[in-house]
Amino acid sequence: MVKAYIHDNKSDCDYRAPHNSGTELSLEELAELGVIYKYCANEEAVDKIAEERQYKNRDVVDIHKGSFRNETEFDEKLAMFYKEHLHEDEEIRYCLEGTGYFDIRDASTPENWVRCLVEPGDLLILPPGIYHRFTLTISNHIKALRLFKDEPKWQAINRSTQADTLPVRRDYITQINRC
Ligand SMILES: CSCCC(=O)/C(O)=C/O
Ligand SMILES: [Fe+2]
Repeated sequence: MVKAYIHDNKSDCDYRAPHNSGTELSLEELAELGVIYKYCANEEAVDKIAEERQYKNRDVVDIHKGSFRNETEFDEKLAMFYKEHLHEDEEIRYCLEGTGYFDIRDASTPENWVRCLVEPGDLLILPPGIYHRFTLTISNHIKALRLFKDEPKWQAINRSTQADTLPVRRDYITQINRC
């Protein structure tokens, strides 16, 4: 079951530490940010969601030190995922093994990050245009399924004043302001 809470915004320790401020969020509060959580006991349950939402492709990312040629490449990959970004498509991620944090920018309280700890079986659906980032936990490993509507290409748009004006970003803000 996902665990969601406000990030403590401390930068004096590893961003893979929990950074739990103690203020938890419910699944309903996550939904108000446009984030949908589902528990899937197996990949058949994921296949059903993929079919319902007309996803055609997927890939598997297995992120741990051993899956990179050296520590520098590992650190660079983590830094890339940890850059605040959005996608022009919906982002569906399913945790197969290990753990990880998806941090969601709280558009209603822009200084807040909502940290979502995912474990095996947890599936998150992030809407297009939501600013977010990802990191491992201190266990330094996740194996995750990434669903893609069409071609399995990871295209992230890092946060910028230009990205703020993208139609997909404006549509997201309009969507959550209706909640
Ligand atoms: C654990 S999935 C790898 C991270 C990723 O694909 C993404 O877009 C994070 O926001
Ligand atoms: Fe992402």
